[in-house]
Amino acid sequence: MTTTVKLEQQAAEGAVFYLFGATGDLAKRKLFPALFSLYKEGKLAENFAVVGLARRPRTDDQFRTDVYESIVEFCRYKADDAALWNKFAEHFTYMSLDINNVDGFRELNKRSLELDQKFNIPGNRLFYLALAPELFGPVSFNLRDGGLLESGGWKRLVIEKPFGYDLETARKLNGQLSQVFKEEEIYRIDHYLGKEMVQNIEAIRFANAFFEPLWNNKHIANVQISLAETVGVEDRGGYYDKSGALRDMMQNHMLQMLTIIAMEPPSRLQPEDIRDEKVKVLRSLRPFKNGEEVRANVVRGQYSEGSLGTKSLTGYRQEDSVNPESVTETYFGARVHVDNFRWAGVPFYIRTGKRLPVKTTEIVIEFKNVPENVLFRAGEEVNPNLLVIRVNPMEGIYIKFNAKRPGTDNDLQPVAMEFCQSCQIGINTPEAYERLIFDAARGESTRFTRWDEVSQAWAFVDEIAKAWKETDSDLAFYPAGSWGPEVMDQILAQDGFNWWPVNGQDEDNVIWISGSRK
Ligand SMILES: NC(=O)C1=CN([C@@H]2O[C@H](COP(=O)(O)OP(=O)(O)OC[C@H]3O[C@@H](n4cnc5c(N)ncnc54)[C@H](OP(=O)(O)O)[C@@H]3O)[C@@H](O)[C@H]2O)C=CC1
Ligand SMILES: O=C1O[C@H](COP(=O)(O)O)[C@@H](O)[C@H](O)[C@H]1O
Repeated sequence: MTTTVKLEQQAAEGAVFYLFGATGDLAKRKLFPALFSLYKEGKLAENFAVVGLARRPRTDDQFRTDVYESIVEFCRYKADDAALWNKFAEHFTYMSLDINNVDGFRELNKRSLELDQKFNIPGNRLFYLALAPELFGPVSFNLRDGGLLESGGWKRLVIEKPFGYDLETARKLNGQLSQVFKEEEIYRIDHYLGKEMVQNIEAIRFANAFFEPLWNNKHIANVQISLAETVGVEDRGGYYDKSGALRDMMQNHMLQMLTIIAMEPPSRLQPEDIRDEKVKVLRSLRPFKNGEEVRANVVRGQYSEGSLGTKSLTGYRQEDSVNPESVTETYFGARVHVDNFRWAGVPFYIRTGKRLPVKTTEIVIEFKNVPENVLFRAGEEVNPNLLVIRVNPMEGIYIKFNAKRPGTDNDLQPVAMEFCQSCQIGINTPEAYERLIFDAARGESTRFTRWDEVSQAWAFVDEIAKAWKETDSDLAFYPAGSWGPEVMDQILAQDGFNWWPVNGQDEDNVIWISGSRK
């Protein structure tokens, strides 16, 4: 008998969605398309309204045109969606507002009451801040002072990263937000938590007798998490040069993936139970005690001129809005340990970088080998078993194991057995932002980061940043289009390991079995 567990997928309750930063890049590329997809799938109740907010003037019609263009460019829009689009567009309105002017918020409150009437909305408010973080505090205060929190329904604040620059600034920001919103009303986005395969990690771990009993230091040799990007800093040089890979990727996406891999099974699949387990992992991370420990375990790199295929690529210091003498890292690699009973002695190798050869996010679990290879190729090493979770952009899972090569010799053949989700379900997989907006609108907070997770992650990362301030002699340059500083490979080699190939590249002799039955 097979069992399918169906997760609750009810439509979100009616609400006014306030999109602060409605003329910005994130709204255009991610938020409008996500809202349209949700509408198309019937996940938005009919009684909703979206108010676009930013300083520049726009009429409602101009705003709807912006939304339409974004959906056509970034969404699965088809010609026969036209009727749906017309209905959807009726819910959109725009108001020019400066965050620093409370009168604008009073006017917004008046309009909101009209929208409640028009769309029969029970006073529910979802404030999405696609804004620079320094505006998060002022918006919250003006929402309160402008009367927007008095409508009687629920209130939720969705905020984008970065949540602070370090622990101190994050605390300050959190202090501001918590003067206005309760912790359970704050939804901190980490878009990696909205990715299908990151959500799948729990299913893989907790729903499979193959893996669950082996998920510990008796059977796992090491864990490798790679988040490689081919892009450089594009037009975000100003932001990135102050942030770097440590704050842009490690503090949030990388540590979040690590916690889900390493956490104990939660007692229930409830938001607080899951987040309790995740924060325990962050608390168990072995802190780097001093600069020497950081330099022995952490690698920072910056891309210099290079090439990818036939394309020549400029160095980071030559990018727009980047200091020509910048020491900001565009590559971060580390060996970290989770000091608890389950993971004692298992290194977690993490790497992320811009201008690497491929765009891919993958998690490799390398299992320990059988104790003695006495039967096959006696005396020789056999390939370890691997479980590979492909997060992005290809989604899927594969396991690598050894089988007997057909013939009279007792020889081994590595086999990779794959479930390629992208090949089978492909384009129908919902986008991360779609899931996260849907979750926020229905009050499901599991895939958002809680304050104790964020602060614990900052505490870990701050130690690294502090050591980096002492000296930048360890900054290694790598040619754009390469795999980053070689010194990271040496860290794995010290432990007798190597990075496993990512992005489906593998040794020639592996037999691939890819699930393609529909
Ligand atoms: N873009 C992306 O892919 C990602 C972005 N983020 C985060 O999302 C947030 C937004 O990013 P992004 O869209 O790229 O930023 P943009 O710079 O493209 O947009 C910023 C928006 O803020 C508005 N704005 C700025 N100042 C004010 C003000 N005083 N009053 C009212 N509105 C204001 C701007 O509109 P106007 O000028 O008309 O006022 C614009 O709509 C940032 O925190 C970023 O770090 C996170 C992950 C990915
Ligand atoms: O948050 C961020 O993530 C993107 C990478 O996200 P992905 O979903 O494309 O893997 C990264 O490019 C950006 O610098 C960072 O701010």
